[in-house]
Amino acid sequence: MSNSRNKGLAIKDLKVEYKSGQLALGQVDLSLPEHGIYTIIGPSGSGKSTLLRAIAGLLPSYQGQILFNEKSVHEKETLIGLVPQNYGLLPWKTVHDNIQIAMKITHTASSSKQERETQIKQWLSSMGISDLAERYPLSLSGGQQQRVAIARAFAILPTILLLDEPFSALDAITRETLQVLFLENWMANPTTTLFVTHDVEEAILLGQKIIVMPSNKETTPEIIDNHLVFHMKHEDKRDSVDFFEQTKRIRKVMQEIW
Ligand SMILES: Nc1ncnc2c1ncn2[C@@H]1O[C@H](COP(=O)(O)OP(=O)(O)OP(=O)(O)O)[C@@H](O)[C@H]1O
Repeated sequence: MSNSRNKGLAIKDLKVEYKSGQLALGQVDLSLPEHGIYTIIGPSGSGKSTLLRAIAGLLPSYQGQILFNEKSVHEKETLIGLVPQNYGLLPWKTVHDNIQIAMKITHTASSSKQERETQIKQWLSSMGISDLAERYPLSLSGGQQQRVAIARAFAILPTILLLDEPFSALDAITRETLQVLFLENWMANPTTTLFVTHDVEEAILLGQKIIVMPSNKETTPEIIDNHLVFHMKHEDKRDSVDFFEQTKRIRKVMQEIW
């Protein structure tokens, strides 16, 4: 019988080889509770995107098991929202229609048009992009496209949310603003979330645990608890002793396994 310990995402003995026969992702064993958010950092090529792709069902094959609440993650009832590195927006659809079509495909949209429009407005407003609704993705800056992609991912109310460096290529201030917006949205809709970043500070600011991927595919990832920092008020995190200590701890692990 299922109990709360088995709830959430369970990744067991996951290994991925692409056609070339080269190992893209070494052995990953990981469990993430329902309503948990973990961040992932790792050197380039360590398999972070491959891990997200395997969970999202975008790989033709892998070894091991990926389960959500003890069932294959690829069952219909598990809805996965992915924000890929290139945002994945449809260039021929407006911002509004990008969100609307995702809601339609995933059957998240309410039956009434008015309710659906209210939901779209709410998601656009929550990411601070209400004024961009009728624009096309290619007319937007990278940061604006990232906001749209995140609004769309939240709007489908996914069971699992996967984000692949969603705030890369943003200036430091915009990045900090988006981190706060993202966390507020996540707190209001705490879906099971994996968030890949190259930024150690971002990993500490956003994750309940931090997964540090090794460069050697034969070594298993290091998983670092981050509850102390996670539960602080966001504005207090950066200046806290715990944040400083955590940064030191993670840098040490990086030196050992990168
Ligand atoms: N489609 C593919 N075919 C063959 N090999 C691939 C493919 N995609 C990725 N790889 C290889 O798999 C390994 C892991 O790649 P992946 O993109 O998952 O790394 P990453 O940690 O996300 O890197 P980055 O931080 O640079 O985005 C790399 O060695 C990469 O060259």
